[in-house]
Order: sequence, then structure tokens, then C-alpha cells
Amino acid sequence: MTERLQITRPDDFHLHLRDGKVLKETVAASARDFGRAIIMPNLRPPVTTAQQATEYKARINEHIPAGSAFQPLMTLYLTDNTTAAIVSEAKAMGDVYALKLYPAGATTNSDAGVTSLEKIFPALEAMIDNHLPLLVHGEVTENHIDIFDREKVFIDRHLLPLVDRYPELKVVMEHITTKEAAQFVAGASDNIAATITPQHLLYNRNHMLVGGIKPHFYCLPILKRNIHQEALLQAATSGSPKFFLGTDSAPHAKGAKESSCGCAGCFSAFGAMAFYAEAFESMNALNRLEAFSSHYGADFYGLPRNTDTITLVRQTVDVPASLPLGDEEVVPLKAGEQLHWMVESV
Ligand SMILES: NC(=O)N[C@@H](CC(=O)O)C(=O)O
Ligand SMILES: [Zn+2]
Ligand SMILES: [Zn+2]
Repeated sequence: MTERLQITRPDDFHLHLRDGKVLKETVAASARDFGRAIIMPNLRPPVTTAQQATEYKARINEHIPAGSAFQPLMTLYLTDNTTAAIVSEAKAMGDVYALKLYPAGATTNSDAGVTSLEKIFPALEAMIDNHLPLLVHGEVTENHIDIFDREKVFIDRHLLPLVDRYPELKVVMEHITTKEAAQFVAGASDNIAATITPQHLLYNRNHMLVGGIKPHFYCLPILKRNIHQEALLQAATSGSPKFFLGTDSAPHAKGAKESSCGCAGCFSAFGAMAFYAEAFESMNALNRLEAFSSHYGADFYGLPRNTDTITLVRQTVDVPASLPLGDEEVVPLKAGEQLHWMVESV
């Protein structure tokens, strides 16, 4: 049995740090193990210009603990009004690494999102010219489409035509949750990749719905049935460079989750590498954890791989029932249970 695993320092290619008072905790949780992270722009109001991204980055940087070399890689939130000029300015200013498509109404803080893809064609063309990837929350929002089908329908109706129209556009399908998404990505060109979260590797909808409703497993896209979990485990551990780490760690205060209308999002940053190690070990694939966590994402984004390392050690760690989050508290993924790995502190 592997007891220690030294790997290149990983990066998180999908992370919500939020803003204001909570940055102290969210930044510290990610900066401990990750070298870099792609920072989601779904603040209120959203991060839609290079100027806003640069200011947000400065607020994040204030909270990076001493001794950590963590780098936030900023993104812009696409709206119906994102022009080609906004895109080229973002590239020129240097802090922005990608732009994010939230279909309006699809998820947390997406009401300012895109109402129809044609509206962002000029922005997408500018992204191709400026070598900026498109990050996608891939779900349709029509009321009559069942929530469990929304990712698959998005691929058929929107992603396939988009990829046909713009084959040179680099696209990351974020937080994939279905076997159809894994198949789409695996069969697409090298310009198409996907991130996979720890919760979608470790859980399926039974964990959320059997024996009482568990709001802390509620995230979007929603957990699917176990055959999809299985397909994601296969994809993540397949050795394909198209699938890489993106936690989608998305903290909401305890009260906002444990509510009659609970928010979507799981807070996983504090134990992210332990979660992924557990998932990979369940597939006998710990030897593929490093490439998924530390190589493929950087390669896809055209970034150098990190040169330092972290060491995962087999150890049982209790997950607290809650953690501080600004003036409130957050219930972490696997609260009250145990992690089987920890990252050795140096
Ligand atoms: N994944 C989630 O359920 N929530 C995310 C938004 C997102 O990534 O879709 C959030 O910002 O809370
Ligand atoms: Zn999303
Ligand atoms: Zn997210």
C-alpha cells in the first residue's frame, strides 16, 4: 500500500474565493497546497472588465499567507455586452487567463450571464485571436428541461454547434457530471478539455437524497446517478490529458445552505487533494493523480508546470463539523467524517 506520494505541486483550474471578509479563509485554504488557481468571476456584481479583475486580484493577494507562492489567475464573466475590445484589453493587461460563460440563470450569481450565444460571437472571435480559453458552465436553463438532463442537452444544443463554428477556440467544460459530457470531451479535438470536481468523483445523487436530504451535497450541475459517477472516475483516471483538476470549491455560509431554498455549491478547498487521492485510490490509479492534478491543466492553458512538490501522506484526519468563514461558518465537504490522506506541511 502506498503510504507517501510526492507529486508536483497541483493547480486548481476552477475555484470560487468569493470576496471581502471571507478571503482570509478561502485564500488560505487553497494557497496551502495549490500553486495557482483559476478564479471564478461570479461575484456580485460580476467581474466583467480587466480593471475589475486586476482590483479583485489585488484583494486576493492581500490574503496570501507568508511563505506561499500561490498565484490567482483571473477570469472575466461574459455578458451579452462583452465586446471584442474588452477581450483584447483583458489580454493586454495580463491578469486575465480565460473568460467564463454562465448561461443566464444556470447557477449561483449567473443572472447577469449570457442570454444567447450569438450575443458573444464577437467576444469569442477576439478570444481566439488573443489565445484566451472559454470556460463553460454547461447547462441549459429552460424550465421544461429536467435538472438531471440539463448538461446533456447543453452539449447537444449549444456546445456541439459552438465547437463546429469555432474549432480554434479552446474550451474547458467545467465541472462535468455525466458520462455524455465525458464522452463528448474525449471524442472532441485537442482544444476541448474538462475539469472534474471531488464531489462528482466521490458521490452520486443517492448520497444527497437517500435517508434525508443533505444540502451540503447540493451543487450545480447537480450530482447524477452512479453510472455517471463511474464514468467520471474512469475519465479522471484514464490518463487522458483532456481531464484535469478543478475543485469548484464554492463556499456558502451554513445558514444559506441549510435553508428552505438552499444555495448550490460545496466547500472542498480545505481537503481537496485528500478527496482526489481517495477517488484515485478507489480506482487503483494513485499513479495517475499527479498528471491529473499538476500537469494536464497547466499544459492545456500553456502555463509552465510547477517545479516544487507536495507530499501526500496516508493518515486519518477528522473533518470538522464547520469551519470559520468571515463572520459566519461553512460546512466543509465530508463534515463529521474522515479524510484518509493529508498533505504534509513543510
Ligand atoms: N457549483 C455550484 O454549485 N456553485 C457555484 C457556481 C458554479 O460553479 O456553477 C457557486 O458560485 O456557488
Ligand atoms: Zn458552474
Ligand atoms: Zn464553480
